[in-house]
Amino acid sequence: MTQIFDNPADFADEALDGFVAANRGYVARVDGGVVRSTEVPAGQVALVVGGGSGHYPAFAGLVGPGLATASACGNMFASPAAGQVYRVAKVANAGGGVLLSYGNYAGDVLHFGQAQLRLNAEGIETRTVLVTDDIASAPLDQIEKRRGIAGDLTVFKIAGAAAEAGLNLDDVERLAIRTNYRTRSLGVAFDGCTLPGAEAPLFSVPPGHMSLGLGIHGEPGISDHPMPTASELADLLVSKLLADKPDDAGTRVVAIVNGLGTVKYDELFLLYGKIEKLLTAAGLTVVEPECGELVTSLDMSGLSLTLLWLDEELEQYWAAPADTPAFRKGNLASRARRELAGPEAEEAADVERPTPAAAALGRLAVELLGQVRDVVVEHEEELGRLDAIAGDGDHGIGMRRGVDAAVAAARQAAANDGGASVARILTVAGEAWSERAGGTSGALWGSAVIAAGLALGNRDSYSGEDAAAAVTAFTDAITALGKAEPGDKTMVDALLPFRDAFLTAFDAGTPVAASLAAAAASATAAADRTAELRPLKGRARPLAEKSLGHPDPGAVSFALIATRISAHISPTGTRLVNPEPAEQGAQA
Ligand SMILES: Nc1ncnc2c1ncn2[C@@H]1O[C@H](COP(=O)(O)OP(=O)(O)O)[C@@H](O)[C@H]1O
Ligand SMILES: O=C(COP(=O)(O)O)[C@@H](O)CO
Repeated sequence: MTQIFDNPADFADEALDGFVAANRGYVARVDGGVVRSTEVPAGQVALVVGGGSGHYPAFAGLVGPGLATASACGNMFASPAAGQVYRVAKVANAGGGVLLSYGNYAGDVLHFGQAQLRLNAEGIETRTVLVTDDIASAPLDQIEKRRGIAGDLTVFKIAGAAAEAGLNLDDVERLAIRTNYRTRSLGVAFDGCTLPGAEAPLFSVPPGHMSLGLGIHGEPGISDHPMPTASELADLLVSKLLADKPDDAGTRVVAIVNGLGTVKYDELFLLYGKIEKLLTAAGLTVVEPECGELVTSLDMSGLSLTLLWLDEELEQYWAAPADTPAFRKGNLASRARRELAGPEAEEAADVERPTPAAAALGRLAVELLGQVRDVVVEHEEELGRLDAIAGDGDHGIGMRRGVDAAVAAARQAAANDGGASVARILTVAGEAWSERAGGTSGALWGSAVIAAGLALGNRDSYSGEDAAAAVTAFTDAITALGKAEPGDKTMVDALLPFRDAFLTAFDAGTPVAASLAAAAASATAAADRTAELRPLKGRARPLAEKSLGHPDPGAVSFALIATRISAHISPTGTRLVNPEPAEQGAQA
């Protein structure tokens, strides 16, 4: 149970503040995460790592000379937002380019990916290496689909050491890729973990059993097994990892026994001893192993074994010194403290002159966002429970965080003299949604809300055609960014039927409000049908069997929101296309 907090919603931020206070010689707080507080030699490649909070020492604890330059820190088990990654990387950049490295999770991929585009567009050369070490999450021939667990450490360590040695971005990237392809991990859990403020763990393991192939965000394991002895456990982990070794494996390996939260060090050491004997018996030489808590999952009772198959070059960088709050190796000359520039002032937004029609539609957008928040709050727990079946249980929390921020930002924009256009209202709302929620749904909802706003623009009048364009833009933003196909078991399986039903009804001459009602009904039925699907995208993919029989949480939340918006609009449907006070445009 995670029990030390004032307000669960502030847990990640306050924990990070305290971590920085306790480690000022290593790290400084910046908007979005932490960076080294010591000098970074000019021209050195900046290794920017990151992910959700709740995994300490990943990721902030691994910032320091010889390892990461900075870490973007998201909320509990939710990726940092694109803006956070961008701001952290800007501060970390020392003129040698940026390597972004993080575990392969949909939310991280979306947000870090957007930050990379922005950094490159500004002339800061930025590359990405995903960590995909978890052998339980996909077969070897689909290694790129595997998720990242304790193998984060080997990839970050070798990339960080290469950057410290002055290698250029091409070489640091090359070594990080090679390390990832030669790293394999497998984890087991004896009990689940509990998000701060939650009453129950995200999953539990039947008494006397162990769950094999767990995730590090409270995703349950792939299968449950009777609790083995330590020797049997060592044998299981070693044999499964050896069966998955790379083609050009060699005989020298790094072994990492990683505690996930509540397994005692004595137990980890006991297991490590047995693992090392098995590796030696298999003809392998274990090089500079690690045994301790390196990538955790709150208070999860569990552990993992990681093997990195070394070659000469990787061994050199694995053995190189590093000095971070949580990982120290060898000796590094001490570094001077550096003065960090404060965050760059945001450029003042252009002052817009909203048309009366766009301002009236903007007011309606604020009202509708309030409705969206209400329905998310009403269903927050249910969405969390649904997400915990095969995911990380944070869908309700994430949606709530996003929509709360969106409503606040929209209200603030609308409070300007003369109000704000619907384009501006939805743009600030979408930005705030993505920034505050992080995670997969934060990125997708944020960009979709912005896209709908841009489609509506700041016009003199609005017609039903504009509503249809907004529905299309909202849908296209999600499919373009998330790249999910129908049948992948994502929110797209409710979104596409929604769009199609809306456009079919509208094109046949049905008024906007009634088209919306038909679309919401179609989304609800489609969300229910996702229970029959196996997830092919997102967090739930490795746990396809567990997900069968339960609808996709993102599809369900989308359908709930569509239904609420439609119900709110129906009685006043004309306001959609004929907003007061401008009595112009087509009738709904
Ligand atoms: N590539 C994708 N495209 C569209 N929706 C997706 C995609 N991947 C996941 N999702 C949706 O995101 C939902 C989970 O959202 P959230 O809990 O925020 O994500 P995370 O898994 O990052 O914690 C899933 O139920 C699914 O509907
Ligand atoms: O939680 C993490 C990211 O997951 P998403 O939910 O996909 O945002 C992070 O801890 C893994 O690095």
